[in-house]
Amino acid sequence: MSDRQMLTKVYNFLKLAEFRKHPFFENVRLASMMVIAFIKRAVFPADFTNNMDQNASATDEKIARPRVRGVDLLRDPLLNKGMAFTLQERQMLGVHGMLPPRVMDQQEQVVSIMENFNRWQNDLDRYIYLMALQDRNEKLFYRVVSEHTELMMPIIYTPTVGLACLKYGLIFRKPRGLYITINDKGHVYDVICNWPIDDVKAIVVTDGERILGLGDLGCYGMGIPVGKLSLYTALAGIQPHQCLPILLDVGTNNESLLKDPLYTGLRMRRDNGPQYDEFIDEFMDAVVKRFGRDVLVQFEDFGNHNAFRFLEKYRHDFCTFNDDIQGTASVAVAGILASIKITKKPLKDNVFVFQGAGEASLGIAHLLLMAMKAKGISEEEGLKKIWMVDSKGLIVKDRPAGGVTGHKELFARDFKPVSTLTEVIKTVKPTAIIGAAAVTGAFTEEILKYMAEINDKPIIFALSNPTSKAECTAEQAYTATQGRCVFASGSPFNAVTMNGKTLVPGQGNNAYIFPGLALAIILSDIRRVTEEIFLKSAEMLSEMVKDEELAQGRVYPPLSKIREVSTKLAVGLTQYAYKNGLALKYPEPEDIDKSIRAYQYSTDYESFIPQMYDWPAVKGSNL
Ligand SMILES: O=C([O-])CC(=O)C(=O)O
Ligand SMILES: [Mg+2]
Repeated sequence: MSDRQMLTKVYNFLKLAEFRKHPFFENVRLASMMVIAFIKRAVFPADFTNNMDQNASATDEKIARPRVRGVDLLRDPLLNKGMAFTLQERQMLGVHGMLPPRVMDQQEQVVSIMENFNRWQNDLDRYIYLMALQDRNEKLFYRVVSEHTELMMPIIYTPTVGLACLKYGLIFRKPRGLYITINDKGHVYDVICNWPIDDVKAIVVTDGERILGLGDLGCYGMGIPVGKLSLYTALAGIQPHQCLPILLDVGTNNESLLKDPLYTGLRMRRDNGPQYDEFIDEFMDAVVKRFGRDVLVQFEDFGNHNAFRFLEKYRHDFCTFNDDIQGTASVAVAGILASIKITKKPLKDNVFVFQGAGEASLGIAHLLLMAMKAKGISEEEGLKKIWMVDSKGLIVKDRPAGGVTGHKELFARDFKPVSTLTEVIKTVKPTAIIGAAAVTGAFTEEILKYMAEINDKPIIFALSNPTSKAECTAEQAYTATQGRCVFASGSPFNAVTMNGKTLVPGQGNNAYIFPGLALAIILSDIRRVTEEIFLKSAEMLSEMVKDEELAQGRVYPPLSKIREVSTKLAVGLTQYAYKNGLALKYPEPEDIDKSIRAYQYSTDYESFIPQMYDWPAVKGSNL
């Protein structure tokens, strides 16, 4: 052992000895402190002792300071560590004897969770199992989700979350989030005040009218804000206590729910009169009053009409965005930008047909137009490349019944009416077709084969969720196009092997955007979420796809990297926000990457053993 190692040992021993309560150490405490001071100042160069201290603190566990103890600790998912409480902690905190004797570390707990997870035979049971874990031990839940993201995302999020919403009453175990009903109108702030945590930074809210592609699920829609916010933490590391899922119950028009004896929401038809708007206004004011002007409100799965209206109404005065319009647009445009690297056809040479003209399609079309303009294509030229089909056929200027209104107007073409998607595609001869209207199987074999006939590498995006609503499956798309298409879907599909080549479909889901975006908004205090932010996000995401991934047909980074992608997106957006005067947090961090990573939620358990110390002996004091 070298002298230096020897002295390090003595140093560490004495440092520990300082805090020992044995009378021997009590007696030598002063002496040992003097020796420590001597070693520090006289023997070691300053940088060496500094390093030693730094290393010690880097490996030291973080110490939690719970205000609760005893059985309450085991019942609080933010604090509970289950069998990972050490023997000392169990005794100090009054839970000794209330846990099986064995002490496990977190990694052993993960193994046990995975064994249990794999025992379940279907995804809904796996969902219920994971939600129960989230309700009893949050750190362990996020550790499992972070370590097994590819396996867990389809369970806690799309598509299984859709199934869970359909059965939300039946699988209800423990409430999560806040339910505010139209009957609470006039008292919305009071209800929000019941939420026990002040430090809320992000809310995901739905009124349940259009849950994924499943339609009106009323109060059962709560699964969506819960799932989205789980990804805030799992993918972007946003602190879970800062997230609040909210369901606004204004009734439902879903007949089977109204008749369902187990339905857990208000048994009444949707209130869509003026009081509905007043209620949403009151809600927006109440969240700001309770949590501050900087609280982020993500609108999710509202009906078409309301989604657009509320976005326009609130985007200028609140920190808000609509994930189905803007988040989906951003991820789809990212996919298109990556696709044209595969097809080698510049954006200006592409023609897009949209199946559907709802939130997602119109959002994508608008952002696509912006992306074209950013590449020097005029609006007039850009509009000529976009064709939209809704339930009445091609959207044309002189449509007979009712004409074309609202956001569709911009995209109405000066063209003869064409009634079916197949006819439109045969007339327009697009390079890309994008489906987002929850019409299962809308991309028929005939359409897919035709796309392969007129294009070397057709772009096929079947974005509707969940899987059961997809316009076609990955396998159908690859088979009909002899593996030549660039395919992306909203819900996950497995890779397909054709002629010895593995084709990997991209998951064009807004999950690649909203967690990282929310992280940037929260940390740099962005108050107005502009359209440019979504274009910037799309560009950055498309740049994150590596050449070898493009070669496999991927237009998004692999799901296994989505956590790193979200962090990088947050870093890039934060830089962008500071540069463009959108970030209000002052001062700008010197190292944005470092400050974001320092904030992020850690799934490591904290120690509950306080660091003991003595008061210094004061001459003349008898304390
Ligand atoms: O939740 C998802 O998977 C994507 C989304 O926002 C939707 O389909 O409404
Ligand atoms: Mg949605």
